[in-house]
Amino acid sequence: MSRKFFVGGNWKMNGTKKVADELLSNLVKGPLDPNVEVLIGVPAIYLDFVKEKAPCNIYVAAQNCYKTEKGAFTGEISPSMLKDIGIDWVILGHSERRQIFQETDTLIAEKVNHALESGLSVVACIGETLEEREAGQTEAVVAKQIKAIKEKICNWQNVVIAYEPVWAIGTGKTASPQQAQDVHKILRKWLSDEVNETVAKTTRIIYGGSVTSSNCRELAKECDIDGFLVGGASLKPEFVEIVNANQ
Ligand SMILES: O=C[C@H](O)COP(=O)(O)O
Repeated sequence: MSRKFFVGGNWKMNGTKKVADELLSNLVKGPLDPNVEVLIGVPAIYLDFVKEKAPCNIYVAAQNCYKTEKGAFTGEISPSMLKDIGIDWVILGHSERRQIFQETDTLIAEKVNHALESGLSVVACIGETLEEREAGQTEAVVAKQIKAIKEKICNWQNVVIAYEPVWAIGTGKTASPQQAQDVHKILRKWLSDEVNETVAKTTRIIYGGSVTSSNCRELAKECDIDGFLVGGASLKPEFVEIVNANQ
């Protein structure tokens, strides 16, 4: 069962309308490998603007959403609001949400479940800190994070898992292809043992953490790395090269 390569660019809290236009032009110019699914994670305030302009071969994603449809949740946006403006994807559980905004495994799992039930597809992020890796806890940490999600959802069809070791995010310190592959393999085995073989074989597990045009090709060669979630380099022209890492 082949898994289509998937590359997301997470703009985080960056950009302006002008920058968004430039990034979109770069993607339109491409050329992008047609065998790759491409997503851009856009700040909420620019979602409508970008969705209107993005070509249909680029998925536009929110970087967060809340776990209920509507109500007294000042400052939040809901999956149904995203759907209302034509957005079909959301990134949830990013380590910056976990660390800076204290989002727990449970809250993230509830958000993933509600997003899926509302018809969104989800990039669900997990990953260990440097302290956890050095204490030999990587496997236990990612298993706990993915288990929390498993306990709340019943269908993995619209889920992409992003393994993003926190120590590699924005640090320029990429996981080696072997380090990333080792964790991706563990996660695939976990899916096989705890969900089922089909989900293990079909779910894309993408890597994030200082991916650039210089290291993407080596990482893409690993059999359990099905793409990337890119932060800093998604704001640069080199993002196209990362999308095309398999060419
Ligand atoms: O969502 C993307 C990740 O946080 C990776 O960010 P980075 O490529 O800047 O390290």
